[in-house]
Amino acid sequence: MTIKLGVPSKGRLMEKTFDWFGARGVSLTRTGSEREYAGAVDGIDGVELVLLSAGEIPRELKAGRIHLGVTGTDLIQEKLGLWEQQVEPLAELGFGRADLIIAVPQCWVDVDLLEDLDAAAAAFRKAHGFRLRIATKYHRLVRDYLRENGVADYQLVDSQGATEGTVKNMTAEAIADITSTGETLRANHLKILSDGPILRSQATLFRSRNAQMNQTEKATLQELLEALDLDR
Ligand SMILES: Nc1ncnc2c1ncn2[C@@H]1O[C@H](COP(=O)(O)OP(=O)(O)OP(=O)(O)O)[C@@H](O)[C@H]1O
Ligand SMILES: O=P(O)(O)OC[C@H]1O[C@H](OP(=O)(O)OP(=O)(O)O)[C@H](O)[C@@H]1O
Repeated sequence: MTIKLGVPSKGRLMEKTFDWFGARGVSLTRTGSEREYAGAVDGIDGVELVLLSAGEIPRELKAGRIHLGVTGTDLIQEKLGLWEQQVEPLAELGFGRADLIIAVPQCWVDVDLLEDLDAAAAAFRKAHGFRLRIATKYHRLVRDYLRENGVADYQLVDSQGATEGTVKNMTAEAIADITSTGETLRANHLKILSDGPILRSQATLFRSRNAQMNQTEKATLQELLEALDLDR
């Protein structure tokens, strides 16, 4: 009978998540060999550490298989429809900051704003006989954003990584992806539309609204939130 805390199992989010909890007196550690996905929580009894891919944490929170989870707001909003009904954000952790943006080739001098992209997309369809392609892994967020802003003449093509390379490889004309320093965009001769980002994301601690708990587990969760200074 434990409270399950889901934390990214590797990469940029894992170490900073460990630091964030450690600074609040809750020590998270990886146990076993370097490659074994096993971990422990010291400081509070009855809390189990579950190491997971950042991209899978939204699904596990929704299913109620973990009670708490750390992942990016972008992944929560992309992967969960009506996300606010499934999870509650408890704390923004101040790292893993990135903006979801739309970018086009730097040489498209007439395209600076979304309305320019709309015009370019219509012209593109006329000229080429198919819709302008936007490569992304953020299908839900990009579709919703473009619909809200009246852009319709495009198609999304799926890209699960190295998305900035799709324009050079001629599998897309534009991209929608996360950027942090902007270096990957610059290196691939892309520029961001000036309207502002689709979403500003950062690593966030979420609570599942669907995880079942008995009285002991409720008390453990309360104790953990108090230790993290998040009790209310
Ligand atoms: N360059 C970046 N700087 C800071 N945060 C980033 C950057 N790129 C992605 N992120 C954020 O890190 C989180 C995890 O990103 P990503 O989807 O790349 O997962 P990952 O680290 O590859 O892990 P996995 O593939 O195991 O899910 C996301 O919330 C994303 O917004
Ligand atoms: O603005 P920057 O600081 O250059 O960072 C942005 C890059 O970081 C992420 O890629 P990641 O490293 O996760 O690799 P991926 O392409 O496999 O997603 C993101 O998808 C961008 O490609």
